[in-house]
Amino acid sequence: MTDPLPAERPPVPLPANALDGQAVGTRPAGHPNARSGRIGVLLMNLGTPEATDYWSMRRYLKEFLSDRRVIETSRLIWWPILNLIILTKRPGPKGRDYASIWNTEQNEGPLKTITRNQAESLARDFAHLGDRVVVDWSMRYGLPRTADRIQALLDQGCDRILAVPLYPQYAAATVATACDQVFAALARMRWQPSIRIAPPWHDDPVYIEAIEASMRESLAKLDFEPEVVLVSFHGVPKEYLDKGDPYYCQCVKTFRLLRDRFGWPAERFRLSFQSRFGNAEWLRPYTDETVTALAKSGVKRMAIVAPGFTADCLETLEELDGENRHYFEGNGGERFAYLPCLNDSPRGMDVIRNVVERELKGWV
Ligand SMILES: C=CC1=C(C)c2cc3[nH]c(cc4nc(cc5[nH]c(cc1n2)c(C)c5CCC(=O)O)C(CCC(=O)O)=C4C)c(C)c3C=C
Ligand SMILES: [Fe+2]
Ligand SMILES: [Fe+2]
Repeated sequence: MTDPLPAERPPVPLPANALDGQAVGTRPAGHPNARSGRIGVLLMNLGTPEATDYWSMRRYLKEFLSDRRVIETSRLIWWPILNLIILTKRPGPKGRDYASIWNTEQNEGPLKTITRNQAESLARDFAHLGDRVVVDWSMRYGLPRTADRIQALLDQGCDRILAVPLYPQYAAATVATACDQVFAALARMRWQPSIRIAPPWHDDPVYIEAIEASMRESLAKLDFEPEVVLVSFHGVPKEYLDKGDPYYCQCVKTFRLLRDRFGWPAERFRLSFQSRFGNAEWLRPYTDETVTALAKSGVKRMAIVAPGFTADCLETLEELDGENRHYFEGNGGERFAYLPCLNDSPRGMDVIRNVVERELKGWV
């Protein structure tokens, strides 16, 4: 049997014209609240552990790696691998990696700090609309939960919600799973809000221009000129591409649009995919192998950038700026620079605001 639909949310003061033919300001017992016509914008990112200790890391990895959109292997095969091997061995070392990039002031992962800052900055941008638009944020894994933040938007009178998965390139492992969570929350409601999902922005000129300008600014601050700039995207198993996921093609298009803007020769501007997990083949070329091969081939100065991440996180701060720097310097490279993500910088906010304003058309 499926769960019964829950009772309606707690009362919100009734607007004066809410009930046709009823005395103004009253509501017959048992009738639902009329909503107040506000619009919710929900920025959704991936999620991060609550702390770096073994159990917090285990909880986070269990939720993440139990997601069928992330790991498509048959459950019969995956369950023992996950529970007996990965969740025993990975939380310790990964917790130490997280500890090396932790925001100790706010006691949270940088992904959470930056996503909150993006939501607060966007809310300030919409302040001119009064209280018409409410901005909130949530995470696919861990806290704050998407279902809770959708409920919070409804409780504030939002009857329309724009969900914005914060990924410029679409992958089922990121965008679809975030949307599944939105739809799962709605599936438990009798009276659903109207929903829009913002599409990916991998080839949006505002995004490409923002990445280019941010890269140029970061490069200008270096005291060396890189011989190679490596553009690294998070990888996925190659099988996902073969099954029809557009992620690879969208990454390649972003890369190509950036390369056209820089106009550098192919050897100077390269593409790679990072964060391979497990033994299956992932999208190639791999970032770690590329960095090592560049150093071994005699390249002495390089920079690396990750335009697929809207916020700096473990994968950029630890894996690119830490691990890959180490591969480069350990194999003959001399100067290595990591160029930061757009984050909540004015350019980063231009990109998010442009997407949100476009997708709110007709509502605002
Ligand atoms: C094992 C399968 C994984 C797939 C497929 C995957 C796709 C994918 N991930 C991101 C963005 C991020 N991933 C992050 C961390 C992370 N990713 C995986 C695994 C897969 N990701 C794991 C197990 C982890 C946790 C760390 C680890 O144990 O290695 C993060 C960082 C989160 C943070 O807290 O800082 C991001 C962001 C994308 C964009 C993507 C597919 C396109
Ligand atoms: Fe990942
Ligand atoms: Fe990683």
